[in-house]
Amino acid sequence: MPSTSIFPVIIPAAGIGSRVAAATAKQYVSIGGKTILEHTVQIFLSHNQIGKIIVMLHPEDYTFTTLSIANHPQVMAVIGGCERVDSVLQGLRCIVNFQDPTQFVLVHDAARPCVNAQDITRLIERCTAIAPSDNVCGAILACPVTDTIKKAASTKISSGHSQHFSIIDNTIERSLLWHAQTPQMFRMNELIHAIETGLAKGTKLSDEASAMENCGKSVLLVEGPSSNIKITKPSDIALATFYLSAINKSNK
Ligand SMILES: Nc1ccn([C@@H]2O[C@H](COP(=O)(O)OP(=O)(O)OP(=O)(O)O)[C@@H](O)[C@H]2O)c(=O)n1
Ligand SMILES: C[C@](O)(CO)[C@H](O)COP(=O)(O)O
Repeated sequence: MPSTSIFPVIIPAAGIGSRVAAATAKQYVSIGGKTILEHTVQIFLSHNQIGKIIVMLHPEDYTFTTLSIANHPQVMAVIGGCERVDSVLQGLRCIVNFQDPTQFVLVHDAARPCVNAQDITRLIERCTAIAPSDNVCGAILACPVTDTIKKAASTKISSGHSQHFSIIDNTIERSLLWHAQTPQMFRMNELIHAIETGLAKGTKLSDEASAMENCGKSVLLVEGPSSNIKITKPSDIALATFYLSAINKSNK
């Protein structure tokens, strides 16, 4: 398949951002005069291999329609579900009504506004270059772990008040560990099947790749930069502000 094909992207933005605990849901926190969701959607609007952008919204989202991106012809808003995986599934079920279900779709968190266009292009190139004989069903951006990683064990220390502490059980070999990022790219019909199968079994699915893994499929890791952070904690807002201003400067 030529890498100039056009792919839809689902942007899950139906969360409430409880861990950031801002005055608004985190996707509506403003950085440099634009909401986090606008930064994220804008990257995909500017990318020449992206077609429809399906933004998954919380049922009580009254902010999205006030943004100018809401009126863009490529952008479509759909109500999401209780968990991220439910929102992604709703988005997929919506796209297959108007796109070939055997085609690839990208899924990218609204909460990752610092992804850059070159990495999206690389992911698409690597994913569409997979041959059927490779037995790999799709690809995700991910970043190799660079820190020393400890596995914790819980212990009860009974000096004074009885309390639980974490102590080190062992040190994990890091050379095979990667941080999963988004975008993640799979064929729509295969992803729907994998998610539905996982949900039916009650498996926790924190990303699309885990649904595929649980179906016994192989997923390609495409190395992305550590700057593609997910805004999860309050301190991530300052980090995203730094990365977004660096991206804006390099685009000038
Ligand atoms: N029911 C949900 C929950 C999450 N998301 C989206 O999935 C992405 C990644 O999830 P996370 O960072 O966990 O976001 P929140 O659920 O909003 O955060 P928290 O867990 O702190 O409440 C976010 O863009 C979020 O809006 C979604 O579309 N639907
Ligand atoms: C998909 C994801 O962004 C990969 O890092 C992540 O799994 C989504 O949310 P989580 O709350 O960090 O699991």
